[in-house]
Amino acid sequence: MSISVLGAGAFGTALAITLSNARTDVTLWARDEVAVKTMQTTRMNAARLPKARFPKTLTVSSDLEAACQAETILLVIPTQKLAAFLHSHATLLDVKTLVACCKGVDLATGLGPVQTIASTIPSAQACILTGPSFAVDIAAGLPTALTLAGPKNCLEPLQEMLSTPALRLYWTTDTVGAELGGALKNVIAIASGAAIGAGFGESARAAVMTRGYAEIQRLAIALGAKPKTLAGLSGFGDLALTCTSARSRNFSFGFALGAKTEFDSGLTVEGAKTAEAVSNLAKKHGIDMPITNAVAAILAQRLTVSQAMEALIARPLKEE
Ligand SMILES: NC(=O)C1=CN([C@@H]2O[C@H](COP(=O)(O)OP(=O)(O)OC[C@H]3O[C@@H](n4cnc5c(N)ncnc54)[C@H](OP(=O)(O)O)[C@@H]3O)[C@@H](O)[C@H]2O)C=CC1
Ligand SMILES: O=C(CO)COP(=O)(O)O
Repeated sequence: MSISVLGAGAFGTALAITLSNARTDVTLWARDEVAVKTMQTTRMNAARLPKARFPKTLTVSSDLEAACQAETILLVIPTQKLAAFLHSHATLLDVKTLVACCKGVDLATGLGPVQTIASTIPSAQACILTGPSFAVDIAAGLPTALTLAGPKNCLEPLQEMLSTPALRLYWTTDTVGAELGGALKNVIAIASGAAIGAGFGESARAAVMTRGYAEIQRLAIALGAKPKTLAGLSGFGDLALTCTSARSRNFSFGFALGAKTEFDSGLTVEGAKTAEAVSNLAKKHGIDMPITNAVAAILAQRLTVSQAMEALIARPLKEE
């Protein structure tokens, strides 16, 4: 049962490294032939994950057809690019076990990664691997625990296959909860970063995280998620990591908005497009999501960070 990791960004590279430390049949695929040749020669991905060395057993390839011969395929490209990628390569990905390793809601369709796979390639077993983990930690072999969600029949073999001595996977059949927890926490991480960047303080950040978790629960449960999943690694766990670490790109992006400093526009910040997508979803389903709406309004330049915080704090008083 071989594994291919499609997408050699920071996270795809980290997953490929840790998996190929434990097994010999892992391929890391990237679309850029020049980048692949460089990785094959240097045995590292200096552009996306500097310092992490590739195990000898890891195959790096730009041949998508060959990579898609694997039974299990990890999709590690940004959420907003996933649907087009699946459409373009549907015949290669037919009938496979496809594990989304991205976090977000597609702005065009309002679908999370599992739903995007299911709607594009219905013959595939659509799963998601998500939870609190920085690529650098995974590549360094530091202890990490993640949630694997998907159809019951494929979960146990997949859990076995993707767990390593440092990477502990828990399974759930609640794909809705797992994909929404991972997507929505990024928006709250932007808000947390903005609160810290603007100088509102640690207490304000704790309020944003907690009330952010309340609105994540409101939307996700309305869409079918289980509260237990949201309280687990893919929800609360990842919210805690991302809202409190300057290593998070979503947090740092929010920090730059709050502090009015520059941010590298080439970095993947999933929460930015997801804020707008989730704000649209919340409106459609009649769910109150004031923090997500505030992030979407800041990004659309309808509000400043200070105006957003003033509006949030002045909302009508109510029961918790
Ligand atoms: N970094 C992390 O610590 C973690 C990231 N994640 C999630 O993983 C996902 C990917 O993030 P990450 O790896 O960090 O992002 P990066 O920005 O490091 O890399 C993105 C990768 O996706 C590739 N890519 C983009 N568009 C396409 C496309 N249309 N076809 C093929 N490949 C494409 C890029 O290729 P190219 O270089 O050619 O542009 C690049 O290799 C995100 O959803 C993120 O939330 C989850 C947990 C941890
Ligand atoms: O999802 C992550 C941690 O679990 C990575 O966070 P960022 O995408 O914000 O860097």
